[in-house]
Amino acid sequence: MTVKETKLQGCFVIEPTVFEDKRGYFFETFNRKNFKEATGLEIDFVQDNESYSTKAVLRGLHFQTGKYAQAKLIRVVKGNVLDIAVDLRKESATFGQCFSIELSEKNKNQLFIPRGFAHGFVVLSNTAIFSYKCDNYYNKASESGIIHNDQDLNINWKLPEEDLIISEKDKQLPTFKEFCHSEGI
Ligand SMILES: Cc1cn([C@H]2C[C@H](O)[C@@H](COP(=O)(O)OP(=O)(O)O[C@H]3O[C@@H](C)C(=O)[C@@H](O)[C@H]3O)O2)c(=O)[nH]c1=O
Repeated sequence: MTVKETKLQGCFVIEPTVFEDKRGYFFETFNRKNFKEATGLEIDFVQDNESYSTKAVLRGLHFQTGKYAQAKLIRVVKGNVLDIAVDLRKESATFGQCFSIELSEKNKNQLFIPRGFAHGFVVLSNTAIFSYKCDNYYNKASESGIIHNDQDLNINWKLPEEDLIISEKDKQLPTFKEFCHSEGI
């Protein structure tokens, strides 16, 4: 397993060691001890999620607020997605900056996103199965987010805006400026 910290402190890209033989492949999708050794973080994951989406589905940018904030360990089981993490930690030197990475069935890369980030992804392949661990439970009342096409964040989603398939809930998300205002930033 290779672990590299991104330009956003505490946000890591993990390349697992994949064992291939005539039967197929094997790899560890999470190993608490190795993860701690490589990142210095002891994360207590409590919920695993999976979603299936078709091409151009965009989910995000999401986060849960306050004591319900979630760190996430993300991977793609089938297909290819562009995954985005946005640093919303007020005190961070990289506040407001984004990190993007393609996660796929083929590269098997994982992204660890700490608490205090917004997260979203768009599906680049015909279909995708997306899987992630969270270190805090889902809490509907704490759901929040930022609109995917925010002018300040200016994220390149790699697909034409008019092709994107987005939930009605996500279309109503506030802008980054509105988020900053609500946080007194
Ligand atoms: C996220 C979540 C949703 N749900 C329910 C609520 C709703 O009825 C249905 C679909 O929820 P959503 O539309 O919010 O699903 P989705 O848009 O896939 O939400 C996810 O997006 C990505 C980008 C993330 O980062 C995740 O943390 C999560 O917010 O599933 C749960 O029961 N538990 C959960 O943990």
